[in-house]
Amino acid sequence: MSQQVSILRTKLDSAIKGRKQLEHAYKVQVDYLTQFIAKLSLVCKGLDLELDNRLAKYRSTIQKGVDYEQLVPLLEEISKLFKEQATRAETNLKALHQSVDSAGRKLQRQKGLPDDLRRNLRILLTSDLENVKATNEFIPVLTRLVEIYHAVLEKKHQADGGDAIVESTELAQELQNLLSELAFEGESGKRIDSIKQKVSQEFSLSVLLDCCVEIIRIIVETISQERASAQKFLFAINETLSLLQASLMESVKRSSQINSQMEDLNAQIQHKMHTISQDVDEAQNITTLKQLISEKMESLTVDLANKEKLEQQEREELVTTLKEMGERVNKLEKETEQYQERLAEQRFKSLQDSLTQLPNRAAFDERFALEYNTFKRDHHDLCIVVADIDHFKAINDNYGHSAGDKTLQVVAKALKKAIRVTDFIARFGGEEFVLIMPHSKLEQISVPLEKLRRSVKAIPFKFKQKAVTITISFGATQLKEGDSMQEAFDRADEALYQAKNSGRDRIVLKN
Ligand SMILES: Nc1nc2c(ncn2[C@@H]2O[C@H](COP(=O)(O)OP(=O)(O)OP(=O)(O)O)[C@@H](O)[C@H]2O)c(=O)[nH]1
Repeated sequence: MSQQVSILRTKLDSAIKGRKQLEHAYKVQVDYLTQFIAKLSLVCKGLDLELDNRLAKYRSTIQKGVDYEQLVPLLEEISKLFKEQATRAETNLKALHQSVDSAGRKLQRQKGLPDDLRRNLRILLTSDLENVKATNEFIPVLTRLVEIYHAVLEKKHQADGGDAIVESTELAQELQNLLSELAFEGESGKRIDSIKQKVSQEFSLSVLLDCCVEIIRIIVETISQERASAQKFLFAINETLSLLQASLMESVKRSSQINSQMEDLNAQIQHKMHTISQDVDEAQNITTLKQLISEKMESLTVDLANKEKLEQQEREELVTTLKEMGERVNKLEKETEQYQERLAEQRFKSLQDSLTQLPNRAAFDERFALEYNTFKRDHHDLCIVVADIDHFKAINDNYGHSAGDKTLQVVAKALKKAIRVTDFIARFGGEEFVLIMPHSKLEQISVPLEKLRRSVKAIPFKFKQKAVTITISFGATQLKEGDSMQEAFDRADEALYQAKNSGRDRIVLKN
């Protein structure tokens, strides 16, 4: 009898241990998924804002601990979001389609279009554009559209008489500004750099138009490369998610089957335990009691053995599911790494200041070097200006750092809005901005700088319910023969120093 009790205790102990192992295995599985979703949300960051938010939310929900079964609808929702992402990509394609179409239709409405051009344009807009199914297929259509545009321009030029090359330094400068914001790395980067060089030397409309086509081509190629790799990656994620979901479903189904068997067994054990105590109460003598208990013990031992078998089965199935899921997640991780490598290759070089969205110091250095080289070759007029917000430290100190940040953003926006299209502005660092003003003499820039100074001063800042006026000081110089870049910059900086020392909120020009 005591031997049977001891066997029973051992069985019970092992059942408890088994349960603990099972719980641990569940935890491992949930951790696996949590990790997976965390990685997924990081990799997919930037593809779609809503997707980012939802994945972050899921991640935190899962980390707080949810039931295993609840993961199934969560995964379903994530799959749905991925599908929506693909639909959105299609919508973007449609929008691109529409804008090319409307540009073409505008051109069609031009008067005096030669017949052959009009025919070409009609074919382009009706059949060619209709056949475009992917972003990169826009390249030939756009190229031809620009060619037609070019031909119209030539025609107009001939009609106006004269055969001089039409030049536009203004368009060249605008293109330079656009290019400053477009910095690709790798092969595309080299192509963009050579366009930058070209645009800094040649201003003929026909060259500028060719450059426009080439820029469009680079952008579209890069977008479509990225799109293709993102699409491939999304397909892989979708597939893995579906497989994971199927595994989970299967595992949940099996586990609920085992659970119901387990519940029956538990009820059976409970019932037997109950009848043992009844039998004990009702037993007439010790011999019958011994016999009764011994029988019940034997049957209980069988039940516990069955229970252990069931739990063992559940454990084994869980281990298999875990292994399968592990393999799938590993495969996905490898694809993720490859995708990230590809993205890193195509990544934009960081040339934009994240706080103010203006070009940053690196963009300024690149642009200044380009303008400086053109200045040395062509001896055109070139001014450089350093601007600094007055008493900016006091804004941080009195109203907090975030008020300071907001001030920088608002001032940057006002400056960007007030400069001429051909001027270039960047955030040099802290509360300092730099301007490059090509084709301007020093005596000509007072007026536009005055406009900048006044527009900053007129911003109605309000901190802690108090109206605050913010001013800005400028130091400017014109590049001289023999100047190095550093010498010119230092001279503008000295001028700024003088502006600060003579009362701030002013412009000092230094020859
Ligand atoms: N909020 C915020 N503050 C910044 C940032 N970058 C620099 N600063 C702060 O800008 C302040 C600049 O202060 P100072 O160089 O003493 O000059 P100032 O107070 O503007 O005075 P003057 O230039 O002499 O008129 C420092 O306190 C920096 O910490 C930024 O990105 N955000």
